[in-house]
Amino acid sequence: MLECRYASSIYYNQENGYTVAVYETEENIPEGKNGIGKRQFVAVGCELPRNEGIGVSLKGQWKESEKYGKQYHVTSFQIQMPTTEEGVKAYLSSGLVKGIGPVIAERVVERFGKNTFYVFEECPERLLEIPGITQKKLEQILDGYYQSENIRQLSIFLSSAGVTPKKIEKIQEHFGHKAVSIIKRDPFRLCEIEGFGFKTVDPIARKVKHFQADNPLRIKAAILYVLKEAEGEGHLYLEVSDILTRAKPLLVRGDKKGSVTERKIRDAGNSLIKDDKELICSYTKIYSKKNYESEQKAVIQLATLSKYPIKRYDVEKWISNLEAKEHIKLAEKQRKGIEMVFQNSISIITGGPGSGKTTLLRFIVMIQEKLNMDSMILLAAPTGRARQRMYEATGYPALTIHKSIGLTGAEGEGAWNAGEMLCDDLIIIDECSMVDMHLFTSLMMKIKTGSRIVFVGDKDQLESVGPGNVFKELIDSRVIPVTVLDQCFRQENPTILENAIKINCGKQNLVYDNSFSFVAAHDDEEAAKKIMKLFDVEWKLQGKNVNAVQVLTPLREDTKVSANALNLKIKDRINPYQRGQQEIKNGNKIFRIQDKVMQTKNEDEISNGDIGIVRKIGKMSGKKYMEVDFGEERVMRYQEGESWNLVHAYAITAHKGQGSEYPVVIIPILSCFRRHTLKRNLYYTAITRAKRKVILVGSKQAFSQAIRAGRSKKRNTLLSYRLKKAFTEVSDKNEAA
Ligand SMILES: Nc1ncnc2c1ncn2[C@@H]1O[C@H](COP(=O)(O)OP(=O)(O)OP(=O)(O)O)[C@@H](O)[C@H]1O
Repeated sequence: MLECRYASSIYYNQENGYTVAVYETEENIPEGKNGIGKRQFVAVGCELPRNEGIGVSLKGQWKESEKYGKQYHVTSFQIQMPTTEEGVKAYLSSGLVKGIGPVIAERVVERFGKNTFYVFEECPERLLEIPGITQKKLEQILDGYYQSENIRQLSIFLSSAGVTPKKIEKIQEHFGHKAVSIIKRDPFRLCEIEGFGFKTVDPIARKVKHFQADNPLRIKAAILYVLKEAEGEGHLYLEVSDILTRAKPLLVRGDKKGSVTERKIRDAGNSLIKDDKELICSYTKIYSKKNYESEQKAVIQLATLSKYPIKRYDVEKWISNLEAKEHIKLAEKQRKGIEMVFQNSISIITGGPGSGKTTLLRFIVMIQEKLNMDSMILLAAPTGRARQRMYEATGYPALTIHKSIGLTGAEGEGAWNAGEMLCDDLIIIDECSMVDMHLFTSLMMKIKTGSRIVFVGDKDQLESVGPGNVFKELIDSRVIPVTVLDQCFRQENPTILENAIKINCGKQNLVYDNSFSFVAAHDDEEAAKKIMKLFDVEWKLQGKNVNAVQVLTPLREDTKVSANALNLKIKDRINPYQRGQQEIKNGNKIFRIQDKVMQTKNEDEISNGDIGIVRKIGKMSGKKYMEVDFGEERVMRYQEGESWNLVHAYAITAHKGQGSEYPVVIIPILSCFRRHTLKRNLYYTAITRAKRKVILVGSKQAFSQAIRAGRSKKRNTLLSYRLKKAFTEVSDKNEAA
């Protein structure tokens, strides 16, 4: 340990916390280079403390390089509690304790001297004796003090295990003031925090608690981790045999002590079911409690809603009237689809692109209004873009599902109780293939009996990002009436739709013309260059309308054709820096006026996936801000120094593009994608987003592999099975009555 004090900063990377700073010490240190004196040295590490006047102990090693001379590479550090009055003053005003500045620090130390920390701990109300500290201020100061003390304690406890200060802050945020005692008891509780998987936590636990390999807490953590990982792949449950296969390699440890046998994993699993009640075993399938409840609640609610005797309407006359008014002759299936909706409480309309789903949706809304002028109608979709399209297509206001049921990002996914019950007569949910099990259940729990519900979507598109395969399972259950629209009405650019249909059926004989082309590229580097140039050409052809051209890629990161990598390239090509132009930085991203951006989290006005344009960069009270126009009079302000849920949006993932349409779509396809993404429904989804032109860039061989590969792997869900069972029980009961 090297006792020292921070002197000055040389480099600090906001994104990853990498710090290079000068420290002063009284200890003997090897002589350095670059003008650093006898008492000073350069330290490098992650999130090193840069608060003036406070004492720190750094642990690490000296390393020497030709370029930088001798530097101290820090592996862990601790902040020391000061013992002198000067030290206490410096500590309090260093910025470590939020809510206290130099003036208050001075007054507090003048009054309480060396006993200051005793006052904070034992009789904090005495701080009210200090001029300027009101009751409210006192609460703020104490919050800051306890938080910093907590972080200090956590650092002492965890930094030797290699936990970085950023992670320590996350732990403190999650567990609050009990963090140390919770982790001391069961370090695997760290797995509850996002970004702390079993593989990260296991070595920490081993270091801080010397767990044996077969400690039940460790095995339980591995089982829960395996289930969480499976949820990330879309599964709601795992078979016991799958859990064993996945957990065993995680639990193997180099040492011989306490080997983890299959019996021990089974015992820990049973205890998670019986004692901890964290897992549920249903038909030999192992669910997390949350996933099980989500699936069950949805089934019970669907059965209840569908059994409710809802008024049936004969709408033939209305359909004919509207056909005349709208100058359109509906196909037989379309007519039947509308009739189905008004004969049932719950129904499903599915079909590919251009099959007339939106047309039906419009007819249904108009008929509902004819039936009852005062009808309450809810149109909702899973993303901001899909909602916007629904609104544009029907002229009827539409909401995101989150917004309609009062869920904001802050309330979490399982907040079934947030918001009021929906009291709409007609509820139409579009783009249902994007709805995962948790969102679906949250929505269903908000619907009252007596509402008429219509689920609309394309069952062949990508599955939801979250777990489950709700839309397809609803259709497969055959307990809810379904209309399949299988005729394509769209006249313009038939090649795109014909090819999409072929891809969906696994056919390789695609047609290439002006509206559907393929540009060869050998690797991701070449593909990225070509995509950038194509974007530039197409953007100009579209009158420099940046929203008219969209790159849809399978990957958010990794490879040079990921959304992150392409955004950097395309942004600099079509919106390059010009002298004197304003820019604003957030993390490692630089934004300029006219940049195309995407919100990545639901917030009050703006939904995850909403696309906007940077309109203004300004300065207020010494801080820069940026204004983004998201359309529909929604302008959001982003302040420098705060964390933004915003990325560039020249290139986005195919998942994010679902529910949107663009005149021109550019899609990379390379054999290096093979493992995760060469699947038919991903390319079907991306291609069907294009209205005028599709340009695929990469390898035709990879493309034909994707078409051959079929849909993504089957997801573990019992929704359809449970629905069949629940509906049979309901009808049996009805018959008996
Ligand atoms: N019966 C019909 N006769 C002629 N044209 C029709 C008919 N039904 C729909 N159309 C037209 O076909 C086009 C596609 O219909 P619509 O937008 O309703 O399909 P969609 O399934 O919602 O497509 P997408 O999912 O791609 O948005 C529209 O221009 C619509 O006016």
